[in-house]
Amino acid sequence: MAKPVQIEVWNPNGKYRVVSTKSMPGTRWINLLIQQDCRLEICTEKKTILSVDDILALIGDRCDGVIGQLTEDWGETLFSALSKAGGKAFSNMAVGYNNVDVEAANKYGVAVGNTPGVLTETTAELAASLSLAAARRIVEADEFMRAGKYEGWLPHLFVGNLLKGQTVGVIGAGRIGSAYARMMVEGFKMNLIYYDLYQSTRLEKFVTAYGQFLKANGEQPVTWKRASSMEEVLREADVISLHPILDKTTYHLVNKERLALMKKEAILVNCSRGPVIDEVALVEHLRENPMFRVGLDVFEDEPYMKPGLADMKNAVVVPHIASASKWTREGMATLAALNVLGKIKGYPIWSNPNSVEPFLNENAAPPAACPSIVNSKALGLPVSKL
Ligand SMILES: NC(=O)c1ccc[n+]([C@@H]2O[C@H](COP(=O)([O-])OP(=O)(O)OC[C@H]3O[C@@H](n4cnc5c(N)ncnc54)[C@H](O)[C@@H]3O)[C@@H](O)[C@H]2O)c1
Ligand SMILES: O=C(O)[C@H](O)CO
Repeated sequence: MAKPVQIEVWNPNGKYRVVSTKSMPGTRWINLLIQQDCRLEICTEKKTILSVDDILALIGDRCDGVIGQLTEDWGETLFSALSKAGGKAFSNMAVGYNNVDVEAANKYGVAVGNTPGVLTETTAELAASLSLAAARRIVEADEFMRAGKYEGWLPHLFVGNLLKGQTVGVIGAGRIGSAYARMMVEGFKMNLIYYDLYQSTRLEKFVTAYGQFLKANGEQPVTWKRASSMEEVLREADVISLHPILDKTTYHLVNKERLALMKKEAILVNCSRGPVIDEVALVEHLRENPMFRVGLDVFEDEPYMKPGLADMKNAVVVPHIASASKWTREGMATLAALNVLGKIKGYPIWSNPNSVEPFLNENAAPPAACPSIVNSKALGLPVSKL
């Protein structure tokens, strides 16, 4: 028997019971649920990561839908319990859903939502920040100042890398990877090389047009190249940022052999998922190549780092905060709540999950649709005509 967990209840007499495994930023998501006759229960347990047993206790005997987090293990046990409790919908408050066994959700007919689009720019901005922090050794220099070691300007003090004119490499040029590429190309006049399973025509057009603009103004034009292999990106780029989804094909995508292909002074940034890099191999590479730098937002065994990483001066590490801007986190909460609400109300699925702006307008009612359900096709759910 699962132990009870602490909750806060909104709209106790609501017809539909919705559970959120965490308190989430903003109040719009709460208001949208309670205005549509939901009783909302928000878990207030102090522990950061809830266990499967904790979530089973939250689901209980009757539950219409759950809003959950990327730290939770949503598999057979939870989907079977949710379905038994009458639940039709689960949404991650995240775009990535590698913590969810979608096959299990399909088996129990549970719709799985995610939150694309609203975090694209925020995440890309953090990847750009980590690129700059690593290139210009900002964390090392900050520690040096605070330690009272600064005795005056010196020609060799914290010399780093100039980005202008160098090549930025993007692996996984989807929403976030493309947004990051544009920031680095436009902001720092870097040339682009990218690798993705699909061609990113919009990104290519953007770099071409920007290159033409620079040329017309007497400046060196920027260029782009779609690499035919990931290795090509690793060999040629000066700064490489990882933005693929995490699945079987991207697990340890960057390993010992591939690290060895990179330039000795290259910068590697990861704002995707930790297991995309073999972190043990990375620590060894950082140790052997002091001019090689990394900026990491995610870790293989989150919340832990592999032994030795914390001691590396050539690593900038932050705790999975890439989507952490107020607007974005409130938007993620709204999209996750609307995924669950929409399914409970029997709404169709929004036709373009890359364009979720209509759901984020605080001054208007959201469309009567689920913003993004990743298994909508498998479940045969109807698509909205709005
Ligand atoms: N650190 C964070 O806080 C944070 C925030 C948002 C997203 N993310 C992660 O970023 C991921 C990407 O988000 P997105 O919105 O850009 O998704 P997206 O689906 O738009 O982009 C992912 C891209 O990866 C490509 N891809 C898939 N497998 C590949 C492979 N084997 N090799 C190369 N490319 C491959 C896809 O074709 C796609 O273009 C999410 O799945 C999530 O895990 C992390
Ligand atoms: O996948 C995601 O959305 C992130 O990791 C958290 O924003």
